[in-house]
Amino acid sequence: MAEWLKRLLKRNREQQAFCTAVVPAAGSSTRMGGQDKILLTLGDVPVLMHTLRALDSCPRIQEIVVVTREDLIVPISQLCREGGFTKIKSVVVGGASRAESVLRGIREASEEAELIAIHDGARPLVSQAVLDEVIRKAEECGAAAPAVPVKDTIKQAVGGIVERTPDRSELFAVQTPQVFDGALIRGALAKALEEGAALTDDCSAVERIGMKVSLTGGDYTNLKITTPEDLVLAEALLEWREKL
Ligand SMILES: Nc1ccn([C@@H]2O[C@H](COP(=O)(O)OP(=O)(O)OP(=O)(O)O)[C@@H](O)[C@H]2O)c(=O)n1
Ligand SMILES: C[C@](O)(CO)[C@H](O)COP(=O)(O)O
Repeated sequence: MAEWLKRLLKRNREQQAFCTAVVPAAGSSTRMGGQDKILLTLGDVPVLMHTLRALDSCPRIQEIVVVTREDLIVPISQLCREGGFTKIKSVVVGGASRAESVLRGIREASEEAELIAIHDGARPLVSQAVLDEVIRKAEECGAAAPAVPVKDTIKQAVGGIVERTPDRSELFAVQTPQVFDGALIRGALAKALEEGAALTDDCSAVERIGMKVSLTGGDYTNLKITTPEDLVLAEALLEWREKL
């Protein structure tokens, strides 16, 4: 039986698992036109400041590892100091792909970390409810991710010609944090990278080795800042949330 599964079965239900949040923030913001999106202002602080505030104030998270590009180590470390956070363990240099950045972050986690919660630096509006539900689920079954049902009808097309229309009731847009048993995600990501797999999320690494991933409740407001209009939407959502 895999070590992580043995640990999961043995875990004392009364005791909460130690959870490290790994925050990949080492991308190049190509779809944003090359402006480092994690440093763009949302409300009155950078996007990454919102993300770290949400993670730092989550009682289920014990430590945070931020992964960024070498040329951003100085400004990101400064942002981490100025934010007055209490859980940031380190700021480390990422890799050429998101998966490489994540794996570098995981390798910085404390030995006692049982769970790893991987959350995009570019998802600033994650709620405490989303965080709490997905961490609980991963603690119970080893791998979980928040998702929302897709609202559009999705077409699969090749060369501009529709090949099929998948049944929408089975389609979900997956978000972060994606939360896993530490040994499970470390092994799965290392294997995927070794085999040259191109991953767009961390669950895919776990799916590739035949493990099940549970979906939990996501939130349409937990958007990822990807293209310029996402920042406009995030501003509006932030204002709306402050009025609630
Ligand atoms: N080599 C990489 C690539 C991405 N990321 C991070 O992964 C998250 C999600 O990735 P994405 O939105 O694709 O960010 P970018 O790679 O920056 O965007 P683009 O693909 O438009 O260049 C972001 O917080 C990004 O900083 C990372 O840490 N390391
Ligand atoms: C991990 C992710 O946020 C899940 O939605 C996303 O896939 C990562 O970014 P990308 O836009 O797919 O590169």
